[in-house]
Amino acid sequence: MRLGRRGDTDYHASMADASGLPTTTGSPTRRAGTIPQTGQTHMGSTGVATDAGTGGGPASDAPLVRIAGLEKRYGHAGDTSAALAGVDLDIARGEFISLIGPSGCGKTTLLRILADLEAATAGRISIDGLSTAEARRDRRYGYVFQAPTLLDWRTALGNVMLPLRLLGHPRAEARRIAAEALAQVGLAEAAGRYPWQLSGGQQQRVSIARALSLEPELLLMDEPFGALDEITRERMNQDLHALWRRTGKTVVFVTHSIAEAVFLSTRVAVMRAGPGRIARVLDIDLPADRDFATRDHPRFHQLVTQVHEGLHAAYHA
Ligand SMILES: Nc1ncnc2c1ncn2[C@@H]1O[C@H](COP(=O)(O)OP(=O)(O)OP(=O)(O)O)[C@@H](O)[C@H]1O
Repeated sequence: MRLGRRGDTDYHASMADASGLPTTTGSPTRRAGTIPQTGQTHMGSTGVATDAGTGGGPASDAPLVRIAGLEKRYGHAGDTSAALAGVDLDIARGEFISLIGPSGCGKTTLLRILADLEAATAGRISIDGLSTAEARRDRRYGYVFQAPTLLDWRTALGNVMLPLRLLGHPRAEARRIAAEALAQVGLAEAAGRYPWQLSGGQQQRVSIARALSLEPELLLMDEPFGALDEITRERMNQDLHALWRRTGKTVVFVTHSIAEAVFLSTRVAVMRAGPGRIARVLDIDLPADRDFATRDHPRFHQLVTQVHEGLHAAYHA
């Protein structure tokens, strides 16, 4: 989705959607523990590392996300088709889980249901004990789309500030929070640039900053690096991994890239189509610290092969 110039109401609603915000403004409460201040100039540079898979200290042992018996049918009475059926998945706090699978197996649908952008037909989902609607109202997640969804007539800073302003943060405070979030993704110096003055990777960093600025516990990312060249994508992977380690967010990440899924994740869920379901979940037992050398690790290649085999089986199931 790319936002064009539209009426205020329209694009504010869309911006709210794009940021995982409720479409009505709420009180400008900001959860404690603001975006970590590390003073780094790069999204993946320094910062306080946390143990892989546990992030910044779980508030409880219960899974953050619980999905049980999820079913989604599109269409109207008498003419429906199943996009998802029998999806069961628990996601621990601080986990980085990737969803991979054939085109049309329901990865985006699953993400959109988690974000309350789509209603499930049957099944149960909870996010930290809340329904998806409650989690959305309480801004428990940030959503990063495949396309950056930035407003062309707002600077990077202005784009990140917008959802904060919609939530009622005073201008100066929204500016400070947005500047912090941009620094987190290594874009402090590009705050005054417009989207058309930024590369695709930089635009996606702004989208990530916008999602982070609301301090969600959960980040939902739908193939955010799919449009980037291979080298930029690897760099973004490296930086996202460092960001995840530093912040301890729980991330659900949709991708078509096996290498990306293995590099980033603590677990990879392989899905199959017809209707969409989870075929296999693999633990990614790579060392917690991952960098460019990780891709040369023998275990990395073994895991890539395992996911590849799982995908092959999913395609031919
Ligand atoms: N709004 C909709 N109305 C009707 N059918 C839909 C709608 N959105 C998705 N579908 C169908 O649901 C199924 C799952 O789609 P979805 O986009 O979730 O798959 P995906 O795994 O994300 O695909 P891709 O990898 O190509 O992005 C597909 O068969 C798709 O055609």
